[in-house]
Amino acid sequence: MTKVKICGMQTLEDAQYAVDAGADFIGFVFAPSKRQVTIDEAGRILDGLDKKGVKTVGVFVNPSMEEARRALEKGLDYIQFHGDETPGFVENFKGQAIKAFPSNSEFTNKEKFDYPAEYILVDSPRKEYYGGSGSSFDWEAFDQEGLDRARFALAGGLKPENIGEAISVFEPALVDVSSGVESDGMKDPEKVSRFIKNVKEVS
Ligand SMILES: O=C(O)c1ccccc1N[C@@H]1O[C@H](COP(=O)(O)O)[C@@H](O)[C@H]1O
Repeated sequence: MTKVKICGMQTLEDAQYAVDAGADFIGFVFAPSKRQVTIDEAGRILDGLDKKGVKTVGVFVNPSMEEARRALEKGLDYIQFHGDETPGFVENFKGQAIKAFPSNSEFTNKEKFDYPAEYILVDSPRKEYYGGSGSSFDWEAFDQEGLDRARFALAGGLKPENIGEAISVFEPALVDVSSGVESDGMKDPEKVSRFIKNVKEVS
């Protein structure tokens, strides 16, 4: 079954809602973004959260080793590396790493999947920020040769209306959404629930 990550948590209410609605992962964005929170803010949310076994993820773009380690010390389960981090850097977080690439990355799929990460995520091309654009990429044009579906995570412009098709095109292990479950820049409970329900229905 495809797992779901709801990203861009900014309040305890958002995080608890996503957990209760059946998310498998929730994410906090520590990189420059309209959803950026500090590691301490995420820590305070985690302190109040009834996790129910849901995995928590800190999203960084080119962090220092100290920053990424501090996020894990605050209780996050995974670090999502959304920048230009090297395999050697990611190796330091083995067992707790998600490595993201833009869909127009020059890396081959083999090079991506050689990264020592639990999931290899493909997102839309970078815009103002390194992620969270709310735009999808051309799924049909994306070369799927060499994708390891058991470790493949899909992101970029996913929403309740297109997640069924996205899963049928890629059969990913994980789907990751931020913008597509928001209204007026805030997480929208109805969209969060509908996104998760639609994933579970097709996978
Ligand atoms: O969500 C963000 O704002 C963000 C900012 C910088 C790096 C990563 C970010 N989030 C990740 O972006 C993708 C796609 O998001 P969207 O659904 O298109 O808005 C996803 O992997 C988020 O984890």
